[in-house]
Amino acid sequence: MAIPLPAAAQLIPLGNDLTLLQLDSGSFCATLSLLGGQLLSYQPYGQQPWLYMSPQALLQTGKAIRGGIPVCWPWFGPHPTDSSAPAHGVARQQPWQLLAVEQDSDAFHVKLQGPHWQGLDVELEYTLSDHIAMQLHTHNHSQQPHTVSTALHSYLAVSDSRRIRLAGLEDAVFEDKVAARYSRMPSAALQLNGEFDAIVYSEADVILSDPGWQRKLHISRRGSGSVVVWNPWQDKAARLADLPDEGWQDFVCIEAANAGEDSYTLPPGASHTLGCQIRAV
Ligand SMILES: O=P(O)(O)OC[C@H]1O[C@H](O)[C@H](O)[C@@H](O)[C@@H]1O
Repeated sequence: MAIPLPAAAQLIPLGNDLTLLQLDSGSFCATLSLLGGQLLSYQPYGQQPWLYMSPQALLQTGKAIRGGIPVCWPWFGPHPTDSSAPAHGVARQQPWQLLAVEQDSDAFHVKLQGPHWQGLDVELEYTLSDHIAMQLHTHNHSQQPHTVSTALHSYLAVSDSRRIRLAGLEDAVFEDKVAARYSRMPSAALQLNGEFDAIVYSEADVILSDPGWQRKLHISRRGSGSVVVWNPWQDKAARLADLPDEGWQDFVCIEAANAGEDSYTLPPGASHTLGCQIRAV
């Protein structure tokens, strides 16, 4: 059933299960995809985009969209026991249902319901205004406990990934997925100089400083004891068919997560909310 839309919101059907929701408040514009329930773009007028979208991204049911904020749910990374299951879960490749779109002054509130998975339900609430706020609610309707891992896999657009700094995670323990060992983050702000893929165990806020665009984005989380930081760098980017060879220079992923040892077990009837806010400071 069609839901009422504010005048500044528009649904754009692209066929084959693909529908985009375009929002334009007059001070920012944003696009959501019902495939994946995923924010594809967000850009305050007069600013560089906040989110990176690969020009080679595939928009196809059953595939993940390389860019924006894919939702990894109900597992992050490879499935713990089933190697034939898709990486990062089922939510980012399946259609979501739009439940509500509301506008009050300069803010849009969007609610979506994701695919059901073995007794687990997922809903995502966005508030888009001068910042991005997301709440991912997972509920266990089944009679068994379920272990869940998730991430809001933000591809944050940057002027040059070699020049940015990430502050806030100093000295935190992290799982280094490139070296396959545990390690500690540097004592100073992190500057990337090669492939980086880490589950960092911390609840601290992260500040991404981009000197090229003279921008600082502040990422805060709720219900999240881990943050994933990822950049594939040159060699891995060349192996990703849906990313241009030089695309790694244009983003860093800073993902509000419940990943690795920060996965959680939901008893029957229980719920969990993972929240993330991204704002310019
Ligand atoms: O290529 P994808 O399945 O979208 O995953 C992209 C990346 O996501 C996360 O950041 C993981 O930590 C990485 O190991 C993975 O390479």
